[in-house]
Amino acid sequence: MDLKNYIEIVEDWPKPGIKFKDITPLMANGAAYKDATDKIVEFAKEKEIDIIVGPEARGFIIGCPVAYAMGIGFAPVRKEGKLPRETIKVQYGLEYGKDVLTIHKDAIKPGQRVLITDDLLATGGTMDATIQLVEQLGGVVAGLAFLVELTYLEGREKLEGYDILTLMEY
Ligand SMILES: O=P(O)(O)OC[C@H]1O[C@H](OP(=O)(O)OP(=O)(O)O)[C@H](O)[C@@H]1O
Ligand SMILES: Nc1ncnc2[nH]cnc12
Repeated sequence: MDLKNYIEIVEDWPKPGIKFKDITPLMANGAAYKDATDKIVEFAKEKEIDIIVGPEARGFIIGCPVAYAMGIGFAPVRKEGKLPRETIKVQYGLEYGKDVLTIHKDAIKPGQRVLITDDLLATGGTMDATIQLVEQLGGVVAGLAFLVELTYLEGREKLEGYDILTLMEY
């Protein structure tokens, strides 16, 4: 299945010069969403993952069906001020701005093998920050999975040493 048929490219959104890769047509198509999820599940099984972590908001869309299919848990990473209990936090840069990400302090048990999921790898800032949060809690980042990689932004270079699955490249 060619998943690129289900990605819409929106020029100059949310800012001039950005070619936004809209994954909502993929999510809206049951067969495409299942195909993408199944491919990530296969990768996660090879890595003997204990728990999935995904950053708000689109990381949830990718990670939660994988966690459900594997019968394992999902821990959300959220923007500052959204998680109700004790958190740790890290600041990061984006293709179009900067922000702070947080995770509950008890979300990951030391030694747990973690797969981090997101829809898209751009500069790698979000994933780098999410990795820092997981590792600060003692988690082992066993893999990173994305639907889309923007190779021209070289985010992969920021994530050297980690095992990365991407289903589509632009
Ligand atoms: O590799 P990077 O340069 O960090 O960019 C990729 C991130 O940017 C987008 O999220 P965004 O922060 O726009 O949040 P959203 O998922 O809540 O829309 C996307 O879903 C990734 O998480
Ligand atoms: N070009 C892009 N398309 C969709 N999501 C993004 N997140 C960061 N850059 C993006």
